[in-house]
Amino acid sequence: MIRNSINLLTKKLISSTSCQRTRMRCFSSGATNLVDVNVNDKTGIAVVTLNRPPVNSLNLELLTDLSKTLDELESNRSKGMILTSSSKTVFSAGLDILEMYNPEPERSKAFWTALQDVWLKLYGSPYPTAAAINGHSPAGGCLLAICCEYRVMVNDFTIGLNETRLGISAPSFFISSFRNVLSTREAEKALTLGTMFSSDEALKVGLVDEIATDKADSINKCENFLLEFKKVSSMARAFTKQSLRKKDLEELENNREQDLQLFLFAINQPIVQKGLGAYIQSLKKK
Ligand SMILES: CC/C=C\C/C=C\C/C=C\C/C=C/C(=O)SCCNC(=O)CCNC(=O)[C@H](O)C(C)(C)COP(=O)(O)OP(=O)(O)OC[C@H]1O[C@@H](n2cnc3c(N)ncnc32)[C@H](O)[C@@H]1OP(=O)(O)O
Repeated sequence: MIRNSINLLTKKLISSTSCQRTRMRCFSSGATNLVDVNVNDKTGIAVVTLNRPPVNSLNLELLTDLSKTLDELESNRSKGMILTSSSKTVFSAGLDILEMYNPEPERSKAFWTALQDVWLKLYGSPYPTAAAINGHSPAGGCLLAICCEYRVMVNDFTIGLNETRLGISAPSFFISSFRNVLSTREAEKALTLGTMFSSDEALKVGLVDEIATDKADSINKCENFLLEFKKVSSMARAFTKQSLRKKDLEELENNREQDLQLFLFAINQPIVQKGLGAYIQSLKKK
């Protein structure tokens, strides 16, 4: 018992010493630790790292961890969040296709509800948000990035909502957050074609705000954006952001059950299952 307490104390001391060195506070989001959080004590900005190898595909557990992290940031009155990934080549591969293939009813409900929760919390967060996109970012990965207010993308990767290429439609809250960033014309073209943009194309069309040379550069650029808000009242800032996004947020808030039922209906269609099965095989054959 005593030895356990000493071990615990030693672990705490070691972890607080390594965090002090970089003036960071570290906390993890919960039981499964698929999200790491480092808060810079000087700026109050949290770097939130998706950590579900190999490709950060968003399954129920990762979404649940991310959702808890967003709650913690809000209750700690975070000064800002930078979302990034622990992978060297993938920001997030989007929704975990295995959550939608041969779905188990209760789990698919929990999965979609967790995704709705994450979207509502991230898109509507009172604190400022930026995405350091340090790898490919298709579909649900792109969704996380476009929920943020600013995007910095490392060169040589791709981003976009490619759902139509999988034989499915992007859900309405994916579309509303895409339209918050792109013109309706550009959004319609990209969504119907399922376009994956290169970093340069994404910059040109306005899907990302800056290009970075590497992950450190992307985090630095996100931090510079977030630090601009030091000059602005956080209450006025949050109110303005939430007013601009209010219609989109209410649309999902008021139709969560309908959105869930539409998702369950869609993924249970034999033609969708066939398409998802073929897509999984094509990924495995690569
Ligand atoms: C209300 C709704 C109404 C109607 C619509 C209904 C349904 C619509 C619902 C939701 C919309 C869907 C949103 C999505 O996000 S779907 C996911 C789309 N994602 C993709 O298309 C990306 C696929 N992946 C890739 O292109 C590449 O993996 C990537 C470029 C990201 C990385 O390439 P890399 O060469 O580095 O890795 P791989 O060898 O390809 O992959 C490694 C490993 O990981 C597996 N993998 C990849 N992506 C996924 C994924 N999204 N889900 C699950 N698993 C994935 C891949 O198969 C490999 O596995 P293994 O061979 O076993 O190692």
